[in-house]
Amino acid sequence: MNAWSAEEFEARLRSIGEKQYHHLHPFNERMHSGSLTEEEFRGWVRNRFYYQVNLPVKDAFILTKIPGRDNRRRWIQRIIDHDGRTGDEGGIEKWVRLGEAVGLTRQELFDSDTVLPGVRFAVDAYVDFCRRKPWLESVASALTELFAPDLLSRRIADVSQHYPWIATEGLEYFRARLTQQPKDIAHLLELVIDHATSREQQDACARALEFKCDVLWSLLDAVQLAYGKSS
Ligand SMILES: O=C(O)c1cc(C(=O)O)c2c(n1)C(=O)C(=O)c1cc(C(=O)O)[nH]c1-2
Repeated sequence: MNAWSAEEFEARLRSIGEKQYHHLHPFNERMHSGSLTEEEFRGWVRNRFYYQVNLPVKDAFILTKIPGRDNRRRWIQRIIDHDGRTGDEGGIEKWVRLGEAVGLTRQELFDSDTVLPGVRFAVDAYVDFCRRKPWLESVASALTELFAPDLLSRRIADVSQHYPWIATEGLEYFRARLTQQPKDIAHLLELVIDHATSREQQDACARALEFKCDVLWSLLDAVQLAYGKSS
């Protein structure tokens, strides 16, 4: 089968997000409409934290495989963005502040025994995918980030409006991601579009993106089942 042109391939990747990204999940829609209870919001923050702490772990697996020094220099910044370094608090610390803003303690967030089984299963599957798969597919699985900026902007606006009990400093994680994410997205697209040149590679990248949409969707399924109201 013929390979897609770069434009067709990118359009195909974007259409996957339009249909399968977690912005469409009922739990997310309820977050935006303001109908989550405090317990539901806390449940989401607590369980998403397990995803957050594992992002630099999966990025470290990819770092061992990604070709070339220039790519490694760019990729390593993703780990720093989350883990931080001296004098530069990273994303994980910012998420701890979101946790504190919704009434969770640092200890509760880091207690891996209280992560929901479905969340653990989904996040561990994502880390394992990035450990096992060829670098191109591992990188492609991060392409959900293409769809995150719109969602993050809406989340900042809607959470500020509907959940006034959450202190605005708690949303700093999302504001910081809006500034960091464009460089990640540019690098991801460059790697995937330039290197997936055969139809087989393009299909494998599209499947990796679908798999990642499933990870994020399953995370919200688990949170909804455990904390959600039946509505
Ligand atoms: O809040 C969100 O909806 C959301 C989604 C995603 C995503 O689509 O995977 C990421 C993030 N946030 C995020 O903050 C982040 O740092 C991030 C890294 C990655 C990744 O797979 O490498 N996804 C995401």
